[in-house]
Amino acid sequence: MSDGTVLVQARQLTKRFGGLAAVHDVSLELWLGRIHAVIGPNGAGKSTLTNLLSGDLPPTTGSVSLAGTEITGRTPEAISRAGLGRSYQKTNIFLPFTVWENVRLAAQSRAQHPASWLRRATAFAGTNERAERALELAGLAPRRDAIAGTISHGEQRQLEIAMTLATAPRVLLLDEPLAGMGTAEAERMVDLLQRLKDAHAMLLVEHDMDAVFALADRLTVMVDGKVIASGTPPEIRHDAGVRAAYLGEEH
Ligand SMILES: Nc1ncnc2c1ncn2[C@@H]1O[C@H](COP(=O)(O)OP(=O)(O)OP(=O)(O)O)[C@@H](O)[C@H]1O
Repeated sequence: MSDGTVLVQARQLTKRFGGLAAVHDVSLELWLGRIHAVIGPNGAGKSTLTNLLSGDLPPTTGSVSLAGTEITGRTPEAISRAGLGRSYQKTNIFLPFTVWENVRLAAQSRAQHPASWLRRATAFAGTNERAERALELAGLAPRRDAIAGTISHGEQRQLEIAMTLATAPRVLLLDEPLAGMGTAEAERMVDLLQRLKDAHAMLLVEHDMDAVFALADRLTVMVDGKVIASGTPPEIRHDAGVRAAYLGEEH
């Protein structure tokens, strides 16, 4: 697989909750080696969109394909096995366990399943090797023996990403990875995401606009469930509709 490969294609996704269209007619593509950020004010539909891609919610209408294979309606577990990894806003970490034990458990959770061709070569490695690699990639190797409940908030977010990486995904859906971080922690996370970019297709939902504009190759702007603009960072920065609806004048 080379750079320029479309790994995820979402077509005309709509999700209704009763009378509310939380996501309305949204289409997007995630490319290997690129970060696609989705931004928008609270309630815009970003988390719902992520849930539609990961299989945590079924769409009302529309479809999602992963490397050309239709995955609409599959379970999150099946989609994860097919190579799509997701981190959640709420942490999945077992706080009394060490950093290493958490990553190892995440690696093990996928160990029983047949690997799909889409997953990274490391998916074929043993559980320990995958966990080691994920720990290393996430920059947490020096903290492997620390109890997860005692590490900093930023390190817990890194751990969350290490746990996602331990499943050896090709696609990463990251829901607010910088939430609650101080400046130094946020900078570390931006560096980490930059390092992960080449080997993954990445969807980034994030409120930190400095990080978004530093990282994203492409942005989709949502308001009230609808896409109001989609384009490169300079295009979005200069879009009058986006400035009026969301960004303000600082970008
Ligand atoms: N399970 C649900 N049932 C009913 N309404 C929901 C459900 N999940 C989300 N919504 C509504 O859908 C809309 C979009 O919510 P969503 O959480 O996707 O927005 P968001 O852009 O992720 O917001 P935030 O930035 O605050 O996380 C909101 O009006 C929300 O109240």
